[in-house]
Amino acid sequence: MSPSSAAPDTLPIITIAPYLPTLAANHSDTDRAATAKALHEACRDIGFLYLNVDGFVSPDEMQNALDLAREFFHRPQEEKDDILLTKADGARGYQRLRQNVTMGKADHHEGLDMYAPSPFPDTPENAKRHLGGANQYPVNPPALKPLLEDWIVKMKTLGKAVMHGMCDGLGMDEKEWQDMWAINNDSFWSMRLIGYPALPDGQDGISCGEHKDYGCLTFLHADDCPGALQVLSKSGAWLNADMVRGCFVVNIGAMWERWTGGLYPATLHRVVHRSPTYRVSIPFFFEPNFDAPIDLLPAAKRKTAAEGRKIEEPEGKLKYGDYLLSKVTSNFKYDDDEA
Ligand SMILES: N=C(N)NCCCC[C@H](N)C(=O)O
Ligand SMILES: O=C(O)CCC(=O)C(=O)O
Ligand SMILES: [Fe+2]
Repeated sequence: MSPSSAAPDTLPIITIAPYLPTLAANHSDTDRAATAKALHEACRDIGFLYLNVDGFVSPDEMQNALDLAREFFHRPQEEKDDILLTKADGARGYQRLRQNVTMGKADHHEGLDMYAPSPFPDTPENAKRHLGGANQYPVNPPALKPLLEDWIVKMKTLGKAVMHGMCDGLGMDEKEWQDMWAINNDSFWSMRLIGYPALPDGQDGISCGEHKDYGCLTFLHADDCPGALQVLSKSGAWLNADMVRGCFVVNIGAMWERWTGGLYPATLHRVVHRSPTYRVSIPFFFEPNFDAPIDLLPAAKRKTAAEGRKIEEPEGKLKYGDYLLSKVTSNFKYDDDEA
């Protein structure tokens, strides 16, 4: 089977099986090389792709995740407010409709954010500091928390597989891959459940404003609502990234853009959900370690030169956690939380 084929809306479909520990035995080195090459081309040319996860995440699991997340959003407002992000560290927890802000504008969605365990020492002061607290999981529906816990384990495995495929695709040797993995092996992952009511009639609003994701890789699973998720192509046109059965939508975050000096762009995307259904999405963000330094990769320099492209030297020094904190502290409107 060819590892990459055209999807109706032009994002490639790539199978990750050759890089997954439980499925790799059925695949040859040629399959692995083909996946690595397809990842390289997709990351370079659009920064978005469909990842086929057949045999790793079952269709039932995928449907169940959306159904349980939807049940949570349909619980009474007071119950959701019990886990507002202001009740923890201002970052972990539930956000009301329009509490998220992108480019100065309220987003027409509600959400629940979770992160890897606190990167700071466990003191009472740190528990109130952004990202220093503990996750707040919904009590209802009871099956949601265990499902999310399983999901996190699986997405971390998927993250390692795609990172390895990308590093091969970039032409890293084994030592370079080991060094790269050493700054990603304790991923400061995050996960959101997002609920999108339809945009109010006639409103020229936006469900989630255009943005780049922050870290390495996003694994997005969502209800199939044609036209809702849109991706900015290099030609300047917004492409629809509609869901494909058995696949995650995967995109590159800002850290990959910096690691590769722009060879792998973190592509702008947005959500405009106009149809009357309530749309649910579950992005999982596979990120570098909290204190990972993000510097230009020699492999990216070689590859960029080999392909006759121009490199953008990243400015200054950057650690992933500092970048994330700068985003988290400006993402929410807190003033009406306790109204
Ligand atoms: N971790 C990620 N990517 N979350 C996406 C948040 C949507 C954009 C955000 N309000 C912003 O302005 O960045
Ligand atoms: O809901 C979606 O389809 C995308 C959400 C998104 O881009 C994000 O949370 O970063
Ligand atoms: Fe995003």
